[in-house]
Amino acid sequence: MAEGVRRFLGKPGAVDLRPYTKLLSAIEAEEDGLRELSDTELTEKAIELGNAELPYERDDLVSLCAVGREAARRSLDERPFDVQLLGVMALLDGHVAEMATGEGKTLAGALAAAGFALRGRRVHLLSVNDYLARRDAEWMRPLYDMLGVTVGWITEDSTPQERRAAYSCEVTYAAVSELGFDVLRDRMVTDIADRVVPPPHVAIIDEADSVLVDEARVPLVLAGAAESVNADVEMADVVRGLKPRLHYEIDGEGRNVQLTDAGIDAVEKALDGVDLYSEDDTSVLPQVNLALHAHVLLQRDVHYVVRDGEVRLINESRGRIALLQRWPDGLQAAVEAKEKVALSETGEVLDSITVQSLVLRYPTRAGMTGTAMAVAEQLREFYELEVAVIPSNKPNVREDHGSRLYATREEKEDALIAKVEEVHKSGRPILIGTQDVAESELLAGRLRDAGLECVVLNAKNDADEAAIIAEAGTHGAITVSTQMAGRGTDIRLGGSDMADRERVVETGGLYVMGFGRYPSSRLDGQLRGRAGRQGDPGDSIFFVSMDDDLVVNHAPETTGYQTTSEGEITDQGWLAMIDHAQRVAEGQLLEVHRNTWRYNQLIDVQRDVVLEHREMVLTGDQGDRQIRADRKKRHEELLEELAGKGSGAAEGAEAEENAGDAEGTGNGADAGAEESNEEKVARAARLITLYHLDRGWTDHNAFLSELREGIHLRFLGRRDPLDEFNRDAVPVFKGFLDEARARAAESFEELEVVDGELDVSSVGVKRPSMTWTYMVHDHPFSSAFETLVGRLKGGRGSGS
Ligand SMILES: Nc1ncnc2c1ncn2[C@@H]1O[C@H](COP(=O)(O)OP(=O)(O)OP(=O)(O)O)[C@@H](O)[C@H]1O
Repeated sequence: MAEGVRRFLGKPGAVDLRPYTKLLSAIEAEEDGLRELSDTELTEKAIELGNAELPYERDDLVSLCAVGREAARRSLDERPFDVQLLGVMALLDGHVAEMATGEGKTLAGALAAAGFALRGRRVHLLSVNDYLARRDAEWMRPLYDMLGVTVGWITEDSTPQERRAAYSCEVTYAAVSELGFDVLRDRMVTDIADRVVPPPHVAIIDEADSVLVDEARVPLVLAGAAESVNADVEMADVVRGLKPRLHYEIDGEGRNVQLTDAGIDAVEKALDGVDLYSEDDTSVLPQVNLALHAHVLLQRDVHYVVRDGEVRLINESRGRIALLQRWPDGLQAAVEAKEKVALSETGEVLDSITVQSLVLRYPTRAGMTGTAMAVAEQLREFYELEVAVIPSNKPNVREDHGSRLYATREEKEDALIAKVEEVHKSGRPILIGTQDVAESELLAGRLRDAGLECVVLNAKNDADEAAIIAEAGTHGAITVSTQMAGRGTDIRLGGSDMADRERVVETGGLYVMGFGRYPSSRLDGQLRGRAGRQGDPGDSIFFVSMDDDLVVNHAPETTGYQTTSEGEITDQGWLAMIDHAQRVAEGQLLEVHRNTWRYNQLIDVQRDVVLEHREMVLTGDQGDRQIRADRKKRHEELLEELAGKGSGAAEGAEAEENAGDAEGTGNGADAGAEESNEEKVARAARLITLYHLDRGWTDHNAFLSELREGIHLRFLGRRDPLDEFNRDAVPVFKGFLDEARARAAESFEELEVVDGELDVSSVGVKRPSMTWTYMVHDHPFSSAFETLVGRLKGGRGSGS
């Protein structure tokens, strides 16, 4: 079979593209007719497609694609390629469309979104960051307008009103974290009118592998103001004086650190003879461990940067500053103490949601990315998504060279610099991908020393990354970038305006060089994919050394090789070992994902129970009915007092007539002037009930995370930690709703009428004075812990 034909059938293990391919000629056949229509007629034609249910029947699907193509041609001056329409059809069927970099996923996603929207579904197009959400929505707006579909976007800066307006559009673009935070905040409202996110229909996820696999286990957290954690500057000083190997040992993968006996003695001495293992005071050892973890395992410029006097985490999966991320509080404070910066505000976790749970709320899910096949199994296992491999519009002519392996890091660096020198001579643009920020800086320094001017794109200047990466294809440019910084921005040959394109094409196009292989072949693929866009010429190569973390941590053997005089290892067996090490690393990440998922499943089930009940209280009279049943007498008394007939606290009863202004109840929204006394009591009952449900859930959350972190101690007893977790978490939750109800009843009993109003704050019903959101990068704790779990469950040893 000719390669060209095979390209349109789909890959083994992926969605069969033939049903879509068959429609292409019919779509094209409609084109001439549609060109005759006026813009208004075209819009009408699109709207007519809304007169039926999903899924699209064959003829309607053909019309949708044809109308969409014509609308894109007119509004964006881009006529969607056949392959983009295949992508649209795959998305409409709820698949993940694998489309290479620069193939025009933005347009394909928009057409699919419009297709869903025309059939009455609300679509959330989820991006990886605010910049892309806004850019894509504005870029596609003319297309949506022509198809009669409304579009909006939100970013971190959007006000609640703006969010509500954006979500009320048929298609809404948002960063996945922003959506998650809105969902979390909505769960805490005490008035329906304060909610911003409508019920979920369709999610189309851009960069689907990053979001659904790499970030799936990152919890998004809503926190409320609480007491601050003690800064442990003293502890930081103590561990700073400890010596590796003598006082502490790091496990093979650099994920855990432990004091040796000598270390324990040294710490006890430094802390004036305290007994770290005293049964009376168990608080010191965890603090020492946190300080040690912060000191030894978390490295500045690798795991975090210090900027503007603040510790900011680096998102390891994207190598960018993770603006809203922080570690679990104790560790955050320990790192801040280590770096001697002011302690950041701390709070208690009100609720959290993982990206995975967030996405699974949507009955219809679809996604697009350049690298999906490599995670096809995970997409199926965790999201019930299939991958459709969409062929590229023009064949990919990029040359992917085999990795070059060196004995030491220095030799690898020398080889890379030599290669850069050689390639740069012709003015050919070069993009170098590094593992982390520190490496970018070091490498940039070496390049500059060698007289090779370069631009560094890393977590320290992410604000400008889109603009910088857009110029990475300029003649003579050398760009050093951490992993996928600047993802989502096109690298056009000859610069963003392509003015110099021909000259750059002649040099051979963009040359991508990886300074070390990533922990997954998919991430390697993402870097390679920056070159060879839309049939452009390009090359890619990776430089690896036996000192690289990937090799040290995951290769079965690291000695016994032979090298050339330049320190290169050319034996194919050793090169194959690198692939093996990468597969081991991938396996471990999968195990981590699976374990986090198992834990979260139980928490999600419990949360759903609470949320379902909360919904009934919020939108119905559940709270009032329960309290009426539990505290009938007090209920009647309060009504009487409000009516001015009671005694005691009813001095302000004359205010009864104009008691409508409900200030002080913490829920003035729509109280309105006509609120009856019955309604006032019902509202107080609702607020009190909601408060105790939320309070209870916050406490239960804290209990669960302590349980989870503490359980690894019991792992020593050789029991299955997950069973242990379930065994403890299930009974504690059993009485949850009854307990919240009982507490609500107690608070209600104490409720009094003050100045003719029911003052719920006097019975302790207070919402947090402020809330904020962040993403917990759970790598430091959970991974170490999850690795233990992984080893126990799967018998997976370190690096084997
Ligand atoms: N049908 C088309 N005709 C002409 N140009 C197109 C077409 N579709 C997309 N493009 C252009 O191709 C470029 C790449 O599009 P887009 O950024 O959507 O790619 P992508 O697949 O999202 O890439 P990345 O993987 O980098 O995010 C854009 O400049 C866009 O304007």
